[in-house]
Amino acid sequence: MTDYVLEARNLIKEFRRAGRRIGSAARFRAVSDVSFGLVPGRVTALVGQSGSGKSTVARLMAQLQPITSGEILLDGQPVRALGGKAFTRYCGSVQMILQDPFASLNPLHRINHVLGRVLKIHGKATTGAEIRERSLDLLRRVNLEPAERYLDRFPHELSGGERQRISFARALAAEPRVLLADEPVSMLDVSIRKEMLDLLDTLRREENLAILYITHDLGSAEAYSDETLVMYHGEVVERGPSRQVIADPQHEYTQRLLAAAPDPRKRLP
Ligand SMILES: Nc1ncnc2c1ncn2[C@@H]1O[C@H](COP(=O)(O)OP(=O)(O)OP(=O)(O)O)[C@@H](O)[C@H]1O
Repeated sequence: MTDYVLEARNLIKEFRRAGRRIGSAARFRAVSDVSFGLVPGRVTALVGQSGSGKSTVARLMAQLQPITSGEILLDGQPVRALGGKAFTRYCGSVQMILQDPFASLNPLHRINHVLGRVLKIHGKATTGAEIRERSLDLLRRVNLEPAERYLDRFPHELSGGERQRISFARALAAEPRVLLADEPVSMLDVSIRKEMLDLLDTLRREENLAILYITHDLGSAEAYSDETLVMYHGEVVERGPSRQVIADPQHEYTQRLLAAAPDPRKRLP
């Protein structure tokens, strides 16, 4: 038995190359034999350059795309929940936070609708009063205070940082055990990135969340994660305790990534 709440086993994802016929030569392998597990209360960082396959891994683990081969296990049980009620149930345990807080919130819906919808779908609150109380509590948990002021706002009335806090609150509304955070701060102003990563760290501790933290940045991986996996051309080429991977990278690609970051200990994503 492992402590993994969510596990990827030998994940492979292939895409068809546009304009080519189906056949081995026409297929492009974006994720190649990737295995790892997420543990409650711990952060696993997935780092690598653009196009290395990080987001594809997150989408596969979120059940947003079918895998070509391999397995995803939730609490040790294989899952294939690409739609319907099984997918809704899965989202109750595994939530995703995307990079772009502008695109991930529907501009037509006020914040009370955004949070209320998730609370209702996952059976966390039913009456109007319950939904309001729970929504206020979620807003406070992501440090949006006074919470009452945010309920009636539309996304365009909020700053980028506030919108990303709403994305965090929406993810928490389902009371998940796993957060898949795909570059959650890279589109935010540099001045608030640390604040947002600190918030993610607090949520990890308080909610005992298992977090996959996808980033380009080795400095924040070192500061905010327990384990780091380095992806290159779809493969995990190096993994280990984050401090060790950054202090003493073994793979030539990790060494190049580090060399490209002027001072990873001082930089944030
Ligand atoms: N739906 C798709 N159809 C075809 N190719 C895809 C699809 N999604 C991703 N790819 C390709 O798979 C590779 C990995 O993409 P992915 O988005 O996972 O990389 P990434 O490491 O997350 O990059 P970034 O940091 O820029 O988001 C890329 O070459 C991309 O073009």
